[in-house]
Amino acid sequence: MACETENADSVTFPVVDISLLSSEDELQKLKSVISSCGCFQAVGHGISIDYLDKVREVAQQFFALPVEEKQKYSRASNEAEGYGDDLVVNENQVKDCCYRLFLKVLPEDQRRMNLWPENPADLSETLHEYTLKIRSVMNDLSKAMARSLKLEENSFLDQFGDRPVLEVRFNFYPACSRAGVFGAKPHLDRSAITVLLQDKEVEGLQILKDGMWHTVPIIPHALVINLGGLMQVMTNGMFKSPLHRVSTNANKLRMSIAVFDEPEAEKEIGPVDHLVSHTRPRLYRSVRNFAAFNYECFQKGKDSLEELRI
Ligand SMILES: O=C(O)CCC(=O)C(=O)O
Ligand SMILES: [Fe+2]
Repeated sequence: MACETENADSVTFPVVDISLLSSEDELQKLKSVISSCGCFQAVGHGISIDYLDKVREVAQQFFALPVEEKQKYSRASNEAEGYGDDLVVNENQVKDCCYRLFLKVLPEDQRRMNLWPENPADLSETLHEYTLKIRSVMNDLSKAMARSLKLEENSFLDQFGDRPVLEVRFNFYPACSRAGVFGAKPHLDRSAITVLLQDKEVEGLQILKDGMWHTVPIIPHALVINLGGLMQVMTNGMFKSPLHRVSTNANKLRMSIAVFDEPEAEKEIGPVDHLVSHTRPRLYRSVRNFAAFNYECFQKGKDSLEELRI
């Protein structure tokens, strides 16, 4: 982060039509975008805007419930799953201005249904259905990303095992005018691919590219695709996992819904063999449970990918 500037700037942000990834032109565009910045807006994903609005609506309805109702789903103090505000891990920490509901959705038999809100009544079903749609978008993207590097298309998916994990984080950022506070501090995602549904009206997400923070503009029908640290590891650094953060807004609340993929527990993830050569030596050691490792590094102010560097 040494070279970052404090000015977030809204430049043209890449948009990829993922319905066109069977064409070599769009595939090369995808490759170029994720090799340089690791983040883009996906259109052509096949999920209607009405459906995306429905997902936004159930999330909004949950966050609008009285505090006591939401607290029925509170996470335990040392756990990530459930509802709560920023987890406090050290006494000097400035808490993010954010409430989150974090749930594991897949594999289905690992769901902790006592943490799944019963109100609004259609939240669980919507979440189940939405994440299946997102899983399919992620799988198609993962295959296209592999093809763009001339790899067998299941090269990344195979590493994740037969029972990969899918998690969702509903983020709710109240209006906040405290100086020096973020909605979410700069971080790298734990996933290979994160699919983010942004608020339709309020911007906030910023991506670090070439030492500058760039605001991701709002396109209501698009899904923001953000590569997590695992994709940078698997591609031996060919694709980038961007550092990103969420700014606060003094007047307006904001909401977002992030879906993360993770490998089956205990799977070791490393660079794909075909991407390691004499001219491109192996950059990263293999890692188990990257999510926990990434979080531990984040707490200590370290860059998890630098820590994995050989
Ligand atoms: O709210 C956003 O736009 C981003 C959220 C995020 O980065 C995350 O949940 O990991
Ligand atoms: Fe993130």
